Amino acid sequence: MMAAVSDHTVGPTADRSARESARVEISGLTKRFLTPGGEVFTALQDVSFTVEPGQFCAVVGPTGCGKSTTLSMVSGLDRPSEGSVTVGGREVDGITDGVSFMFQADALLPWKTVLGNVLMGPIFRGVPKQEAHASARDWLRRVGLTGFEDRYPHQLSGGMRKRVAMAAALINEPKILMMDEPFGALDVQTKAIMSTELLGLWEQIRPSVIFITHDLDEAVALADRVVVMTSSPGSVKAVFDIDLPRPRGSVQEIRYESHFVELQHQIWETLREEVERAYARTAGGKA
Ligand SMILES: Nc1ncnc2c1ncn2[C@@H]1O[C@H](COP(=O)(O)OP(=O)(O)OP(=O)(O)O)[C@@H](O)[C@H]1O
Repeated sequence: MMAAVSDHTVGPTADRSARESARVEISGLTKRFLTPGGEVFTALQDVSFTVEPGQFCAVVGPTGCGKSTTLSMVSGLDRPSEGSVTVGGREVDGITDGVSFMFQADALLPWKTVLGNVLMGPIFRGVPKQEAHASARDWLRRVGLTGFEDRYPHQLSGGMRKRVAMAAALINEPKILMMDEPFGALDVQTKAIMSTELLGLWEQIRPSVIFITHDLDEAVALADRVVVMTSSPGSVKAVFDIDLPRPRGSVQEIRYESHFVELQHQIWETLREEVERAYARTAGGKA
């Protein structure tokens, strides 16, 4: 009789290692820049926090506290001055694999159609053309854009462009999704709709998410964990676990729940001082 061979490429072990590869650990991260005047400016000072596999982590903090700089280090676009970022236990030393992005500005190519924009990821990854087309059409359906495949970005509303960007980011089934104020430019109602849609799609593929926002309501409604940063130089002031049950449903509705209001209030109490300090600094007052 043949001995049973355990296959480590499939099954629970493979699932676990795939999950572990989505853990982001930021440890003692410090980033210094040289200013145009030749002085050293410390943007981040000893930042440490972990995003567990499949966790939705929001990062809030006053303007200029280094939120986007932190994302650059996690994505491998820039290197820390001190400390480290590891993804799946491996130190980030170049562009991180399996990461998708969404920014406030649309990253859509204006000369490509909606379908063409969503197709770019799979084509770039070498997915056969027919399969890539089927997948792109499926993702456009999931974001409610069936029938708009042949439009160009300038022929869409802001919310529709965000849907295309969301499909383009998620079609790659990233293990990590980095979002820098992705809905910041939208009106309040469209933002709430897009946030609810994002939650639904995230629940389907469960990447680890780092979501930067200035909007505390958005952070609490979406996240499992909210990291509050201090004003410049940015460091971690507090981390809040958001124990609101999932699935959360409508982002608009959840805001009226008493526990939501309580969490939002607690986080604002922590953030307020930092926002005031950053404002005083940029307004020329005392920090
Ligand atoms: N390449 C760079 N050279 C010099 N300084 C930089 C550079 N990149 C960022 N900074 C500075 O680092 C600080 C943090 O910038 P960052 O964009 O990370 O902040 P942020 O928290 O994302 O801000 P906001 O909320 O306004 O988008 C700022 O003071 C910024 O001017």
